Amino acid sequence: MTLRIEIEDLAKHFGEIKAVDGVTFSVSKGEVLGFLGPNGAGKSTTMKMITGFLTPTRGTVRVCGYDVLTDPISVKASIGYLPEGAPAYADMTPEGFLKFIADVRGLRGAEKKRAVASAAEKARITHVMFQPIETLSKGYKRRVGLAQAILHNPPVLIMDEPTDGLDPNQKYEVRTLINEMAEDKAIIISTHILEEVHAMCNRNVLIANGKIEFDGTPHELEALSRYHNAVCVSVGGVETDALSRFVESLDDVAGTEPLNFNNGIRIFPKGGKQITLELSERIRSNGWQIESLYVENGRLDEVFRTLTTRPGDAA
Ligand SMILES: Nc1ncnc2c1ncn2[C@@H]1O[C@H](COP(=O)(O)OP(=O)(O)OP(=O)(O)O)[C@@H](O)[C@H]1O
Repeated sequence: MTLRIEIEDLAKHFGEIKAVDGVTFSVSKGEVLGFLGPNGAGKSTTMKMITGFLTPTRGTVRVCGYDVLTDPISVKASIGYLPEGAPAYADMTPEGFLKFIADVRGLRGAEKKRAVASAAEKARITHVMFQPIETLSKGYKRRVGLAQAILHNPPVLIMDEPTDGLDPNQKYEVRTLINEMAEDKAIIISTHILEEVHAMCNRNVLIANGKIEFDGTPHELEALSRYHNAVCVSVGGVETDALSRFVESLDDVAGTEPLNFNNGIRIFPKGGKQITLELSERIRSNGWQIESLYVENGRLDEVFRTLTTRPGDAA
């Protein structure tokens, strides 16, 4: 594993506000890290410190081995950054804007031409290259921002809410693009759209009140849900009360609740265990006919709420 981003005990205080309060994690090549957290959790502030736009109160950031404080130019050369809202010069065309960014990145001649063409192609903006940015739709403006971020083919990509405000088709396209680039880059994406956790990320860090509350795979995050491995069953001709009484007598069952959309029940296993096979055999051995049965993976919205609200917070 090639470590590309190393963050240690990173903190940023604005007066009394501890926006980021001792955050430690690293990201390797091939990882797409979904940086999750509610509004005001400290995601943007962390990203701004990684990219060198904000100076930390405490802690260190290294990108591709370069320290952001002592070697900021090398850090900026290694990073493609899509800030929140994807600001760009509104009266420029994408072509003019990307050429300008290429100049700033020190690209010249054929290399510059190739870089602009390749970024435009990847971000799928080749057909709007000569239209002023201010006349483009929100989705296309974001794509121009993306093209800007990947122009110099950086080993590290940092994107602040890349799909924010896009329609479902545009979201799909941006996610596809990020997936295509994932293999040879280290990518951090901040989002509060939980479906993106599965669509794009192979790792999640969840932050609340400036501190890390979770660091693991999307599957591990889902497994924290009380619905993880819960089994929903309906049985023909059997009252839900009788079904509940029967399954609750089984060793691995922690409890049940009625489903409100069909004549069935949800069965919670003890300790999140896999009980589907045993359960279906026991129900059938009772002479009952299973009409429908499915297993839940877990609910990210519930896990998110549990990890990011403190006891006593308003719902
Ligand atoms: N320049 C600043 N001056 C004072 N406080 C700030 C400043 N920037 C951020 N904060 C505060 O720091 C905290 C973290 O903000 P940050 O923007 O990093 O959160 P976030 O997780 O990115 O939120 P969102 O999802 O809403 O973008 C918030 O309480 C915010 O008000």
